[in-house]
Amino acid sequence: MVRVELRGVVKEWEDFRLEIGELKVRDGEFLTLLGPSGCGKTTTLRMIAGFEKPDRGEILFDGRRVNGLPPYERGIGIVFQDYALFPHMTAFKNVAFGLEMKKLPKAEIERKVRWALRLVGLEGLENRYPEQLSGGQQQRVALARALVVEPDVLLLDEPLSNLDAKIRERLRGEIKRIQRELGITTIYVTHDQEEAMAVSDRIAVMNVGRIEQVGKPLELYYRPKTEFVARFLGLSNILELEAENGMACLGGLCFDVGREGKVRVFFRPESVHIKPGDAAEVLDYELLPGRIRLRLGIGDKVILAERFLDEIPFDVEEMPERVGIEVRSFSVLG
Ligand SMILES: Nc1ncnc2c1ncn2[C@@H]1O[C@H](COP(=O)(O)OP(=O)(O)OP(=O)(O)O)[C@@H](O)[C@H]1O
Repeated sequence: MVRVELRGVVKEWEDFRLEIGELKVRDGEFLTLLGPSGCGKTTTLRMIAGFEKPDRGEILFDGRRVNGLPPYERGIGIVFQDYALFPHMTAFKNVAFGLEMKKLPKAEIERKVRWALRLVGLEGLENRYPEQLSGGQQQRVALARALVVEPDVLLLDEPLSNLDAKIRERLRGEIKRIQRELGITTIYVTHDQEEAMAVSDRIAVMNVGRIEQVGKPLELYYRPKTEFVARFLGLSNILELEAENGMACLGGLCFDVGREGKVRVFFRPESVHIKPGDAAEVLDYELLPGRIRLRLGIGDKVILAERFLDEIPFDVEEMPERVGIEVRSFSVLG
């Protein structure tokens, strides 16, 4: 079932045009809008939330057009990058606020707030004020506040960007756990590809006001359709080759591309396996924790290979000048 849908949505400012032909977020799905700064992720999320109106097109929740509905009538919970907590209220009060506005009975508020605080791992800290909490804890309060009203859709706009690396990793794991536990449809905005890969069921990669590709993390990572998606998700080898009889070759390295003429063959450095041989020249290499990244010359091109140290058939100290290579998976860019 499709929970949230964008159809032919256009939003324009003088110097920016956002256009989303189609985006469907399924019930219970964790979908991430991923892209560089200024590509339109936040604007897309704000239109879904109802803070911003599209100039054209439709936004549907459960098949119902919501263009005219204000945020509080859309059944959403939202978490922002800067937490946006009320500084003069305790954690408990911050979480209770929405329920108090709805005038729920006190006992029910108490029960729900305790449930939400437990869910985000903040039991025992309910009487602290925001300034007495760490950034990570404040963001947990914001998450509890978004979830306490039991929204149908959870929206998160760069929720981890203000936190340092360790906390960021821990909290992203918890956001994923909570999302699974509740089965809540979630739309998450980030510019961090690793974060997107770690939490998402599907990712929509955005580039200057458009969605380039939507897919599962590994599908995007190993089979990107465009150079932009390939490069945004990680280190890439992209070779412009001329195919003949369905094969595109470089030195002794051949790819079965199944077409003729100019092609762009893509593969990740970790798809390049190293073996004894002389197909490629070792130009240089770099050691990473437990791994090695090699720059290899083949024909008139340079490619990157990355392997765990125990996967290469020789001692790093005695790296040969030439090695054999095998590319185990590749795709052809459109
Ligand atoms: N209210 C506005 N008025 C005019 N231009 C705007 C407005 N809001 C956003 N923009 C422009 O729209 C573009 C997309 O902004 P948006 O915040 O959606 O991008 P983003 O991908 O979320 O980037 P970031 O990661 O930096 O937040 C930017 O060029 C921005 O300047």
